[in-house]
Amino acid sequence: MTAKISFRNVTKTYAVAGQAPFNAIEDFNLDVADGEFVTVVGPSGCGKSTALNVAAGLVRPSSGGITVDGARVEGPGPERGVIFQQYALFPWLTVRQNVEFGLRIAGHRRDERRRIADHFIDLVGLTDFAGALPKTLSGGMKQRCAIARAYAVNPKILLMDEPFGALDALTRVQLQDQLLAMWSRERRTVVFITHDVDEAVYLANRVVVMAARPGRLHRVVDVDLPFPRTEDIRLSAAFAALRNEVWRSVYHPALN
Ligand SMILES: Nc1ncnc2c1ncn2[C@@H]1O[C@H](COP(=O)(O)OP(=O)(O)OP(=O)(O)O)[C@@H](O)[C@H]1O
Repeated sequence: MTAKISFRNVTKTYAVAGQAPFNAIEDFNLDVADGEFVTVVGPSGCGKSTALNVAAGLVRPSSGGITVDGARVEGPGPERGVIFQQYALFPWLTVRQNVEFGLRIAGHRRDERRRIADHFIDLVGLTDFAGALPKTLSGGMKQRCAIARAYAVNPKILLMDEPFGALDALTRVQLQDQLLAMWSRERRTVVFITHDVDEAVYLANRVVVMAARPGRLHRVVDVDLPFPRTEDIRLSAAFAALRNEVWRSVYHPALN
């Protein structure tokens, strides 16, 4: 496997005044292949966001390191798009202007910006809302806009931290399908954090299960379900078996 992203012995130590230093993640090793969809689950505080933020270049590891295409990550970069739970749209810009924003920074011409933005706005199903301001959109629509914006600047890697965590169950399922449809069309490498074991299994090629105190990689579960993922797969016995396996690893790590 040629690794797109490699975590090598990554440890992040936090020293909070008045408390002993502790490792938010400890000796974390993981290779993510080009075009792979990896989900990360684990109990609250096990270091999922810390690991993702190290990959994003937003947090510097205390020891160890991370490479993208073999080059050491020293900070944020345009080849890594980050999507958080809070949509982080510019409230004074329309959907289209939000999606065009990164393209403007990257120096794309006006007509090109428009063409690329409209392509991704269409892919996420927001064409009728291209001229709308974020405050007039539902949570699911805002997150679709954030996904279109992240995709538009053509990052090779998408780092997603609980992107659907604030959404209702039905919207969440719809966005999972939309994200997978985009992933199969515009293949990127995705690392996706979630608290939802079903979501983790449904989306992924592999599920990374982390454990807490100290935050560390507990095990990796291969998801050998076919793509495209469908409702039939979601309701299948094979899906249930994988979900149960991941669930046990998260909630009973000593046994699994
Ligand atoms: N800047 C910081 N300073 C001190 N401690 C921090 C800092 N950032 C995170 N931590 C601690 O590091 C640990 C891991 O946090 P992190 O947010 O990575 O976990 P998580 O698995 O993403 O949690 P959750 O699922 O609740 O979002 C937690 O104990 C957290 O309190």
